[in-house]
Amino acid sequence: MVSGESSTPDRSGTQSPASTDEHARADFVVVANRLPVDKEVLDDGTVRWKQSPGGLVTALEPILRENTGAWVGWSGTADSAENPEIDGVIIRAVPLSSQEIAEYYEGFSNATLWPLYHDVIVKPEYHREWWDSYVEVNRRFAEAASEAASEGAIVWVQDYQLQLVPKMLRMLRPDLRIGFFLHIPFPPVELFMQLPWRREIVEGLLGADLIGFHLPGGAQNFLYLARRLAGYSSSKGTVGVRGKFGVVQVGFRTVRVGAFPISIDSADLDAKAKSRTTRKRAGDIRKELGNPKTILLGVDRLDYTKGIDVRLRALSELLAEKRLDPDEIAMIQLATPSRERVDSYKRMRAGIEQLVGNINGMYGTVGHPIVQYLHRPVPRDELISYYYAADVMLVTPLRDGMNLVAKEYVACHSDLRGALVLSEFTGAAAELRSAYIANPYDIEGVKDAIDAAVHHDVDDGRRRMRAMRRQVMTHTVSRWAASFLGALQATTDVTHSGDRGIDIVESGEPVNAGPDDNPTGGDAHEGAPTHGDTPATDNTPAR
Ligand SMILES: O=P(O)(O)OC[C@H]1O[C@H](O[C@H]2O[C@H](CO)[C@@H](O)[C@H](O)[C@H]2O)[C@H](O)[C@@H](O)[C@@H]1O
Ligand SMILES: Cc1cn([C@@H]2O[C@H](COP(=O)(O)OP(=O)(O)O)[C@@H](O)[C@H]2O)c(=O)[nH]c1=O
Repeated sequence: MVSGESSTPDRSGTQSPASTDEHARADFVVVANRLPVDKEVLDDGTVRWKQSPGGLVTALEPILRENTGAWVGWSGTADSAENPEIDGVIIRAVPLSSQEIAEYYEGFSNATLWPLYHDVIVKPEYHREWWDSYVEVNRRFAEAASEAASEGAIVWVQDYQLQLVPKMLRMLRPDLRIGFFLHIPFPPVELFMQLPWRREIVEGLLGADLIGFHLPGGAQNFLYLARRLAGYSSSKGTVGVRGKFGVVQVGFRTVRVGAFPISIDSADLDAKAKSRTTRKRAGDIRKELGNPKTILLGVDRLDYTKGIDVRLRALSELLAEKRLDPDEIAMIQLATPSRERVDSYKRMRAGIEQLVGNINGMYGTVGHPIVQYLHRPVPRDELISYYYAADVMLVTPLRDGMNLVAKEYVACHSDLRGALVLSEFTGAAAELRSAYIANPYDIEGVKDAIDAAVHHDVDDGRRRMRAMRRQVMTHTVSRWAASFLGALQATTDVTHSGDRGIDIVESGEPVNAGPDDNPTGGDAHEGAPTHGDTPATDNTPAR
């Protein structure tokens, strides 16, 4: 391990209003739109910072602490420049003004790139002032990363909000080893070509040494675009999962391009779902719902990509056709508020709430609505109880980079009970082949999948859950981080002859898939047909 240059951090807890040394430098720097901490103001006015519960933070936290790590990101509120010290991690906040939030975050990131990269489910908007703001904010993130990184450090840039950072950072600091990971789908070539600033985005990403996507198809689309838009020579062979990388030759630099499907902290969820508290709460949830025979569950950010309307329409038709009995089922839809000032999100919310109202009006009774709809974030422990209580999990996105919810549901079912209905247009569908897979654009297909999941044979259900658990329990988020960072450390380039290297900590041991596991037959990425991002070939751009 290489030691950093910062002062010894306080590892006693996760809260501290103290700021870290603004000159501290780190050997491992994560750059993401969001900081890994949430600010909490207590009743007495005291400020506390808590680690956010997300999988990325969980995966990277041991590596950050082991190597003197820093995290560069935005606090989520306007004009906030506080740099709290969190459990040994240097925090570097990038303040955003209200105008930048409107133009860089809500505008270019979430009303241009997000719909463009998600199959143009809603029409992307192209505004030059949004682009200008995106360039300016990316520059500030690159400068903050440059200031946080020690000589030869490893810097890992995350996601679509920061695609220009790798090139900007390389120009500031050629000594760094830079990785980039895209958490959302990389679009088919024809759609990407709509973007007025398409070449700048491709060039921006090519500042990295390693570019990671969830699926091989996304990597291959990118390799094609690097050739076609930027004129670099790039490999044409098939990209594999966690290996068999593509390459782009950028002058003297070789940029690697690969697929690294993200996962979850499977062991933690598995353990929590087995706890007495979870099981008791799950029992209470069933009672509160009037002890229905089947609980169906949806868990999503309220986003038009998630296909919440798809599952509600399917449910409504199944009830109308009497394929589902309203006296036997209850559905819970948890919908966290998300990007609420973006117009397309406002419209979608109204549509979904109307569908919920229609179903309850038609098929519910007083005191027993069919759909219980919560429009607020649900704490992690409560969420795990919902997962454990649910007999059928509904995951029906029109397009989704991965969908961690699907994996979390599987991790919570060591009892091998439960069934997963899964859209084929999620990254998760490439791994969880034993789910009830459906095309969300085919309403009859979705209805059949829900019907089959609700009425599944117990032995077949156990076989499916066991296979999915074998995949989820062995492919953890720490393994994801370790495979990406291992590949990044292995990149060879003359500019990196003197760099530091970091210790990659893969936390947690794989746990058993279920009470009656056998050692073969898990669902897997390798060898399975990939869905989601569609591969492009040189002459045949994807779709
Ligand atoms: O930061 P927000 O605007 O509130 O949005 C939340 C995050 O949403 C996106 O998640 C994606 O990443 C997941 C993990 O790789 C993946 O499973 C999912 O399919 C994606 O949609 C987004 O990519 C993040 O940057 C946002 O922070
Ligand atoms: C609704 C809800 C969700 N969570 C947690 O959020 C993430 C969602 O990840 P996913 O990949 O499925 O999708 P996006 O990143 O949102 O696009 C997952 O870890 C959920 O457990 C939560 O904690 N609380 C909630 O209410």
